Amino acid sequence: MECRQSGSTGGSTRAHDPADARTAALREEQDHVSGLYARLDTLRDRARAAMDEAYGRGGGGTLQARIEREVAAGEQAHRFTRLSGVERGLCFGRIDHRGADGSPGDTFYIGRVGLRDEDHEPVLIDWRAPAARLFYAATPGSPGTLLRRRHLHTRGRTVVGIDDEVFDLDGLSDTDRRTLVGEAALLATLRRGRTGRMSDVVATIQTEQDRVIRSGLQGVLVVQGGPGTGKTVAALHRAAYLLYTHRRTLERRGVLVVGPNATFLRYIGQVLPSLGETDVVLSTVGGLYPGVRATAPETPAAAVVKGDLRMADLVAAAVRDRQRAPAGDLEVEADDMVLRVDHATCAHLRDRARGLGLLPHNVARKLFVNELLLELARDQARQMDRPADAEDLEYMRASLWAEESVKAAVDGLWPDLAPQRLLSELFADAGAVAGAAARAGFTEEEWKALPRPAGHPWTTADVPLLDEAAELLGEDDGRAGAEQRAAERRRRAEERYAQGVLEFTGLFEDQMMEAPALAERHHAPGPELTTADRAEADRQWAYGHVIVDEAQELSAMAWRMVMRRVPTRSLTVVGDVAQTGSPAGARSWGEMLDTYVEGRWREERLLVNYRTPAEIMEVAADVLRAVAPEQEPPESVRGGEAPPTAVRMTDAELPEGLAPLVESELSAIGDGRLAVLTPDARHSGIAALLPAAAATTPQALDSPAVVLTVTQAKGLEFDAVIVVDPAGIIAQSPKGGHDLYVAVTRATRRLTVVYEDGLPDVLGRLAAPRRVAVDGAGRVRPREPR
Ligand SMILES: Nc1ncnc2c1ncn2[C@@H]1O[C@H](COP(=O)(O)OP(=O)(O)OP(=O)(O)O)[C@@H](O)[C@H]1O
Repeated sequence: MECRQSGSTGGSTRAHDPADARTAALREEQDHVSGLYARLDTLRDRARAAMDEAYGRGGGGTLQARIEREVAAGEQAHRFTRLSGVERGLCFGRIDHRGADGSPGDTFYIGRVGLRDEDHEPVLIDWRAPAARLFYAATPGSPGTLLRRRHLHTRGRTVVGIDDEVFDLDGLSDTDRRTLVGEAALLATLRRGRTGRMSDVVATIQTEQDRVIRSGLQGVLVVQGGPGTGKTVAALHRAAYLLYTHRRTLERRGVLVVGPNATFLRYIGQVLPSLGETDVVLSTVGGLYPGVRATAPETPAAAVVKGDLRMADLVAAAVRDRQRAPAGDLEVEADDMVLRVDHATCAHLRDRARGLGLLPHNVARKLFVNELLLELARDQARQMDRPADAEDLEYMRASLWAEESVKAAVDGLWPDLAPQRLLSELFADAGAVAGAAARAGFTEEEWKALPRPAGHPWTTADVPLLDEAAELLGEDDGRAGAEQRAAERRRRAEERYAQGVLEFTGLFEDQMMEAPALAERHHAPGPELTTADRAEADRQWAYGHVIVDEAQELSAMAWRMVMRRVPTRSLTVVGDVAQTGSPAGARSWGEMLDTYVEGRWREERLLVNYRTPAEIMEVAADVLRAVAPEQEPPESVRGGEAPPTAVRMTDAELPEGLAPLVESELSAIGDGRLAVLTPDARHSGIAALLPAAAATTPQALDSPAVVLTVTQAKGLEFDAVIVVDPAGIIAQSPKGGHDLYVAVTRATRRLTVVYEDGLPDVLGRLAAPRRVAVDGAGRVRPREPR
């Protein structure tokens, strides 16, 4: 059996009054927690002293001495940083095991980091370690060897509360049994006001989430779940878990987290650092091509076409179109002569260069250029009427290449192309688009969405196309790129050397330091580059693991780009196909993933909604039934909030009416955050009515109220949400109904819908709002707690 209790129990106390027992238990836990903090202070002081000592020894000595010193200092610095990051909520749990004969067995305390005492005995278990597993995985039906799981609530270094789940009453002492009262740590956490930044949930991870977090590194794991089921938070804890468990692999190759937009990245940005992990690259799809910032909006029609896998053929066709033979013979003026190469020879040279083992365009160009110059040199020799041996021809070829007219003629036939140039010139030329699109199998109706004026800024949908072009063209990012690659090669060589030193000195076996870190520290001529820095700057970086959040939004072309970043196919794909807003996004996971890992991806489903109260989820479920009847809405864990409401306001009334509505909602939520969600086309108009909430940067999440489009609000949550013009949201795209589903599931406490002409049918329930029955703790109905 399982029973919950709040307050405290104390195994050793003799108290009979529950209040006394609670006080005694709190005191007991406080003593333990104070001991842990004292240990933390000691270890931190030691790390700091050791670091100072290592750096204080000066820069002299042999290379080996310097390396050893760097190893020691680096290790201590890392340790010091890690120990400093776990001050808040150092210890948050305790598990009591049953002993072999049924009597109380071992007790372990669970925390953000593992600590050992002076005798090397563990006094605090890292939440990611196998010994902590039951803290998250035990359920009443399957408690393993646990008698009890206890959550410790701390403020600063003080224990302010205890929350127990007891799995085996018989195994507990009399005192333990008498003091059972219940309050779930989870519900307390969920009731807190939002801050505009996601927090870690390490103390209250649920069993179904724990399965996601601790799933193996290999292969593709899909985490499908409705809004608020903790997909994002579980995926981020998974990143921390994988880095802990597979540190050797992942620290070198890095972990990439892909999110839907910059606001979202800021929203989740503090979770990993709070778990002690900083070496993770966070990026949007639009940010995955180094040097390009995709900012411009895309029309739905163009987004659909650009996201289609046939675009790979279109880009390939566009590259081939830039490998030309002249219409007639090639004629070039150089050295006061008109040099000539006939059409058939030019076409032959082009076909040969194309056919050479599918070399990228810019690499094959070198061959084409050399051969064409040779033909020009031969013609020059012929016209000068002088026999030329190989050496002469070589000389003539080099001097021809110095002629601007020759360069221009060659560029006209086979230009040196950067991806940006290829695509911007392509899209600015409707004829070129038509030709390439026809060969890729697009209809006119489809490709008509692509042409646009020269100089148009990049969109997110362009980025996978740039990546595709970069693959086909070969690296051509000029001197900076070449230098970067040379630096990377140097770094690898240094790493190999450092590995040798570590093995030689025995430090490698002690696992005191990894070769890459040593190589970096030893070299370090300027600011040190972390794995994350290097990975972010390198388009061809192969990550050790990639997590894609809101993955339903990625187009097939975006998947093609992401898959290039992770050749080992070690991925966590997190999303909800019922929330797909992008017209180029996924309708099913197989549709996107089978191309790369057919039948080899595994799926975990999250079914409990931790965000949206039941009153609001009822409304959302109506919307879901209309847009994706095959999908089940997640079950809300919480209720008892104000029923959602609908307010009629004409466009003429909005300027007068919206600001007071925002004010009254803000006062209803106290310190929390509010969002006004609008159709794309009405965003700037509504933002103009609410200047204090109109900021468009990701920092806007810091202010009490913010106006966002539904796309911008993807993945975010707010205490109160005002959805303006639901009919406009539905009508804005073929996926408008899905957008409305996203919009109404962003609120943690209060939802108001502002409409002009009649509520859309799917929101009919708002006409007769009702309360949902909840128990005393705010739970919707009794359910298995884990
Ligand atoms: N185990 C947990 N303990 C405490 N809070 C939790 C837990 N799981 C989820 N939450 C909270 O529930 C909220 C929703 O989580 P999250 O944003 O990860 O959901 P999601 O499934 O990604 O939602 P969406 O699909 O709408 O983006 C967050 O505030 C998160 O902190």
